[in-house]
Amino acid sequence: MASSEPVELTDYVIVGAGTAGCVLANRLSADGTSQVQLVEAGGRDRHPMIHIPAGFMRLLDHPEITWSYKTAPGAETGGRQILFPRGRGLGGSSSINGLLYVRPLPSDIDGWEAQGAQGWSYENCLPYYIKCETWQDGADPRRGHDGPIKVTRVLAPPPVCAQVVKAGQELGLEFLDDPNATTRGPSIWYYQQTRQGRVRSSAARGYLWPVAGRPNLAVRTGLQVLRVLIEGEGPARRAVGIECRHADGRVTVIKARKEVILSAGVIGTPRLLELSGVGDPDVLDNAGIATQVALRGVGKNLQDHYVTRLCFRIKGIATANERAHGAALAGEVAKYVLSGSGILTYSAAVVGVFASTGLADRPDIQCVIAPGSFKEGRIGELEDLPGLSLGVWQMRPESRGSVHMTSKDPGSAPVIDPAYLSHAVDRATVVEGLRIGRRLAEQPSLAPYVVNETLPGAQAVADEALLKYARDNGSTVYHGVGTCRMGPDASEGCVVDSELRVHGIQGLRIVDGSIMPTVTSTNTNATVLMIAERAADMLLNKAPQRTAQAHAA
Ligand SMILES: Cc1cc2nc3c(=O)[nH]c(=O)nc-3n(C[C@H](O)[C@H](O)[C@H](O)COP(=O)(O)OP(=O)(O)OC[C@H]3O[C@@H](n4cnc5c(N)ncnc54)[C@H](O)[C@@H]3O)c2cc1C
Repeated sequence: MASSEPVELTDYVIVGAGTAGCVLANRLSADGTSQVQLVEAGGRDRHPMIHIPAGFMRLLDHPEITWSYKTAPGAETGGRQILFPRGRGLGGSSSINGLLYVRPLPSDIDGWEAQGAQGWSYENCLPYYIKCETWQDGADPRRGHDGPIKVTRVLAPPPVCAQVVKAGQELGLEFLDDPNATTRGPSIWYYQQTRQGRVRSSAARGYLWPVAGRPNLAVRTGLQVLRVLIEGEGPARRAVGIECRHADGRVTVIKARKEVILSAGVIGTPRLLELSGVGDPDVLDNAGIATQVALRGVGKNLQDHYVTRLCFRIKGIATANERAHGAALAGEVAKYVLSGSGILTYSAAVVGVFASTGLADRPDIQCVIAPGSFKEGRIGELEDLPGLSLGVWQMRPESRGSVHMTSKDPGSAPVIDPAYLSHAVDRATVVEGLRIGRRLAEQPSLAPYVVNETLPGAQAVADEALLKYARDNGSTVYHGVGTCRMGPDASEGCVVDSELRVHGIQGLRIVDGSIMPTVTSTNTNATVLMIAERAADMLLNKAPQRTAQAHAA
């Protein structure tokens, strides 16, 4: 640290104003006794497309609102570099995500505890899922009714969605009215959204906006953290603050009397640890970074859901495609502005499925079904003619990847290698999942509306053909987690303990998606909210919440 750098002092420094960082900033500053600084590399969440639910499709490669990451060329995915968006700015990825709100299977969280994350059973975590949400239907004791994140049903889905649901039932799937309130087997249901009326209910809107005026909370944007400052040796080693850079190049040090908390996300957190000399010495050597603390698990264990989409041409029933162009789109814009309804309130998908391929003891395929079809089968521009897309992804992939720095330049991007489809079970599951998706489209309630399967097309029948399609066209469904996993033993690759303290460094915690030992079977945002709510209680030394208390909180 150069002696000329200005030094600021606070109690808690939180790095990253994403899903987890916003929760922490709110909770840690609530009683007014601690000074809290929330430090975010990106800007304020002013872009209108952040707030319009369907706008997320326009932000996936936005140069300022995302980090513009791509994966390394994938050995099992046609050598492609796949766009790997991460939110940048207030709300982080919760400001650019697909708004789908899905709790995990209880067995996912129980599995964390079984792997050594003491106290992280689903029963212990349920009160925190409840605490963070306000579910539009109220009342149900398994759901929250006064939390900061608003969870709602999709407004008036196009008629084709009802046919999809009927087709799912014909396929033997159970219809669930509220998939977030029940234990789920093979089933079909409507997705719920993190939406407040016409706008996105991001972590920033829910947790940060209402408390922006607290005198003990400073929200700093445009400030990229370069490294964590660590002092002392051996067991006395302690994180004392951070060094960060303003957009104009000025460098500031912020020291923390209490703790430094990393909430920089699945890529940002391991990146920052490695830049600070915390990680696998071989990786650090390779990047020209001197090792301060050897912690071999940093950046390993990257897990993500890999989605492959079937697309269908539809006739005789309305889909979103026809309403997304020209005069019809102008009408949808007017409808949105005047009544807060229409296709601009839709997000990544409308109908969801949990299905079993038979290759696992629980449902192992989730489907994301959208009443529209995308050009080339990837999220982005909708086709002109009526269409339907059905994405399938394996819920608990075996493939494990990594994210590592290869340079000590804080401005350089890490190498992100999710190792998609590197495990044989993952490849077999995707192939069977595509077949399940096809069978759904063949059911009596849907088949009369299906003209044909446009992607991959009827000619793709054999395992090899389906797998090739998945390899050449699949992409992330944006659920990267696990790169600083929680568990008791650093020598086994764990980075944080069950209280989310970094092994071997005092005063340093990680609170974000990177701590998940294994990816949830479902979309990850609800679980990151839960992690942060629970971590806040740990940081404040509060007794863990029970379900009834969560309702009273
Ligand atoms: C495009 C997309 C779609 C998704 N769709 C869904 C969905 O529909 N449903 C769902 O459940 N989940 C979805 N997810 C996943 C979900 O949003 C994430 O799991 C969750 O938001 C992760 O929260 P986090 O706190 O771990 O990290 P993030 O929310 O990513 O926050 C990390 C923050 O840290 C900041 N940061 C990083 N490095 C630094 C640094 N050096 N200095 C300062 N700040 C830094 C970042 O700018 C960012 O604001 C989606 C994600 C994406 C990207």
